[in-house]
Amino acid sequence: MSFVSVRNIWQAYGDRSIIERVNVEVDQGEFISIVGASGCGKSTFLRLLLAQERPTRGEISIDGGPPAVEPNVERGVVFQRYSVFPHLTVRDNLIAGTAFKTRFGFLRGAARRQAMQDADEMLARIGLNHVADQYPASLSGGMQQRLAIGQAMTAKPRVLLLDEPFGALDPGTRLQMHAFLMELRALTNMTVFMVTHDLEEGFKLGDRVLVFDKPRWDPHDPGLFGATITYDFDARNGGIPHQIQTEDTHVS
Ligand SMILES: Nc1ncnc2c1ncn2[C@@H]1O[C@H](COP(=O)(O)OP(=O)(O)OP(=O)(O)O)[C@@H](O)[C@H]1O
Repeated sequence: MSFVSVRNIWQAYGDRSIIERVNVEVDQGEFISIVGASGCGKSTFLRLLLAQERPTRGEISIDGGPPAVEPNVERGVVFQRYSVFPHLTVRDNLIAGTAFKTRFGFLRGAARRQAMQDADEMLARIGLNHVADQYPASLSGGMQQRLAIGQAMTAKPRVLLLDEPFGALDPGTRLQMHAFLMELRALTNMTVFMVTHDLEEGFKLGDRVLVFDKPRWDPHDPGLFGATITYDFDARNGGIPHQIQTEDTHVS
């Protein structure tokens, strides 16, 4: 059985269908890039994986069970911006990543000492030990995103969800972040879902690239049909296209 199994997911808000008939099986350790037109439901799909929302129809399982509703226990998440706590120092942001794992969200005694040690190891890994006592506002965009990824990873999630994590960065910093993310991945067996608007980035980092699109489209009622996965590219072998959704049901 696949590590992440998404079976016939539909999501609608009111009478607006956002995604429909989404099926995908993902192995542990796979890196899945997600691309698609703006507003086609990519972030909605991530929220469903994160169990922030329940699908209108269909089922998701992670390691054989439904996704847990507590944050950060099994899934870390990084958004394009605002993923870190501005009122905490860099080190305390990483400790907060571990504290999420506890029932009440805070640590004391030996657990806190262990969390501080883990935070210092992560600071070294993400190259931020020299700014451990600074606040996020004093860091560059690339450093803030490294911190956000480090924070999501201190909880040792088995699934990492990245929603356009490098979208706000300049091209040079973006390349550095690619190298950083690939290094981190080589050290863990995390399963990653990353939404990106950058196809090149999707193919470079992903083992697979999923394309979300609307195969059914009613020009008189654009909200009638939702998007689904129309392509599942194997990016490991040069991206040979494998079209899984072929029907052309444009309504005129
Ligand atoms: N909670 C909600 N209630 C109502 N509509 C919503 C809600 N969340 C998202 N939507 C709508 O669902 C659609 C899909 O949004 P979503 O953010 O998932 O798209 P996206 O593909 O990630 O877009 P982008 O690439 O621009 O970030 C949008 O039209 C959005 O307005």
